[in-house]
Amino acid sequence: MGEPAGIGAEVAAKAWAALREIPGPGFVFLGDADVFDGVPVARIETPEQATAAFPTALPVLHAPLAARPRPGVLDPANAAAVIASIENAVALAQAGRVGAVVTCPIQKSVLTGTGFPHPGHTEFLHALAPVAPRPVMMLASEELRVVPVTIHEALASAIARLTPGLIVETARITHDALVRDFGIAAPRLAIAGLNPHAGEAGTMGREDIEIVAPAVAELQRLGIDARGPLPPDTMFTAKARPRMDVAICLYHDQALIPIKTLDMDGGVNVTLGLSIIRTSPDHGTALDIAGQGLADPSSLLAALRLAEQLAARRSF
Ligand SMILES: NC(=O)c1ccc[n+]([C@@H]2O[C@H](COP(=O)([O-])OP(=O)(O)OC[C@H]3O[C@@H](n4cnc5c(N)ncnc54)[C@H](O)[C@@H]3O)[C@@H](O)[C@H]2O)c1
Ligand SMILES: N[C@H](C(=O)O)[C@H](O)COP(=O)(O)O
Repeated sequence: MGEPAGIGAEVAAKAWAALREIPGPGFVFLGDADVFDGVPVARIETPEQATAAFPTALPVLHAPLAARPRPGVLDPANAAAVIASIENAVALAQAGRVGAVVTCPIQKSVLTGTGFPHPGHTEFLHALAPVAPRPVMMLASEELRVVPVTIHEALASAIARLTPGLIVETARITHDALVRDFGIAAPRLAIAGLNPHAGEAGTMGREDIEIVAPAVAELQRLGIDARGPLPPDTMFTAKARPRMDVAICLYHDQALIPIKTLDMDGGVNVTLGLSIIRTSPDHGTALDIAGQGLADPSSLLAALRLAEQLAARRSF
């Protein structure tokens, strides 16, 4: 469902309209069926009923909101329902009743304001369905995959928390997921530096020498094809991108700026390190355009298609 005041329901309805008559991923919407205006909705009782309903109506497992949503206007009264829809989706995936969870964007600050302890889906999903010791957020598109080692935290604390062990652990979880879920036999990891010019031999900061380089050496010792620390300003160029399967970046925006700039419509957020498959569009709640019919469903469609591919691979 995602944030009820955002564009989640709109992109879900548009994705359903795009997918209903073609072979591809079907889905069931977990949330309030009454948020859909002018869209045929099938209130189903079980997720198993979604496939039959899908060609003619958007299947919904109805769970009413506490307050009728107003586009662009956040209402903490609906926070519990947003959280419950994520929990319910995960439970269905854990029970094998759906193949994957695809989340619509949440407004993190509203949930946090009600005492929700997780900074985003990534961390919450890991609390619900962990496999690896920590969750890893990957954004993937045709041209680029990126992983931030630190995720939803202030830049100063992200830098203070960087250690070789954190980089190695993140890179190993990423490597294993690329092998298992993406079918890449020997993934090539490009590890970003932190400072300008990756520290310019220590003259612009010592973290690249003291933290990043030892992590790269350890990954190489483990037999992983890792290179770095790479100067962050040039590692994403058109010539550099084909030389990597994933860029391991050190903080949120170092990873997400290049991919969202290159391919906002095709980018998909995938959580690694879970027992279930979870994807998401790469955009947020877009409160500024909610309710205006302007929301583009391309990234949600890409997230649905990637979820279908990952689920098919796991079911072999
Ligand atoms: N997966 C998630 O839950 C997720 C992902 C990203 C951001 N967020 C949250 O969303 C909220 C808003 O974040 P933001 O403003 O930084 O980013 P945003 O992606 O919501 O919006 C950035 C700009 O892109 C536009 N935009 C976004 N998606 C669009 C679409 N599908 N079609 C057309 N235009 C679109 C918006 O109108 C806005 O101008 C924050 O609370 C953030 O934490 C959640
Ligand atoms: N960091 C993500 C982004 O900017 O696209 C986004 O906030 C989603 O994070 P979760 O999937 O953890 O909610």
